[in-house]
Amino acid sequence: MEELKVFTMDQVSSHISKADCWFVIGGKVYDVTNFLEEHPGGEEVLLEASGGDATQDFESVGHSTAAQGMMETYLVGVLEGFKGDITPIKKETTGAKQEKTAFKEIPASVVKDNESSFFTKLLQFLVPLLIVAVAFGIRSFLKESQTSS
Ligand code: HEM
Repeated sequence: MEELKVFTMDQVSSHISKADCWFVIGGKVYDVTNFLEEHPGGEEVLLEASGGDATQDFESVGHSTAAQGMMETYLVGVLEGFKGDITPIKKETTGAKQEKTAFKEIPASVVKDNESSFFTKLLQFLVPLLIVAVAFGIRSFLKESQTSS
């Protein structure tokens, strides 16, 4: 991965045009010039946020994980003094993959669940029958012992 450059807020604040649009989100610097026309939320909002810290605006929209994944394409650097992880988005992607793997495993457990629920149902049917049979057995035994005495 290409090494990220370190910028000052002053440097970011000079990229505020349609031909050169930057902003900061979470301490990271994004050059979204080529994304302006593609942005589903419109280019106006991005231009308004350009040159500054757009973290709150970005978060208040509640961007999807897909949107967060797209951000990496436009990442050009970090703000001076940034101490965070520079690849949190990558980690999230890995997390999503793990979730998918876990999801793939679900059918096996569903099959297992189905098997156990079959036995549960069989038991639910057999146990009352057994109780009734035992009750009848005791009843007829008692009747017999009454008639014989
Ligand atoms: C690199 C940064 C950004 C990327 C990659 C991005 C990407 C996207 C994407 C993919 C969507 C579609 C909805 C979704 O999937 O969440 C979206 C919607 C939107 N974005 Fe962004 N966005 C970025 C930055 C911003 C910023 C800084 C603002 C505000 C200043 C903003 C405001 C909006 C708005 C208002 C919508 C429309 C939401 C709606 O219609 O419900 N975005 N963005």
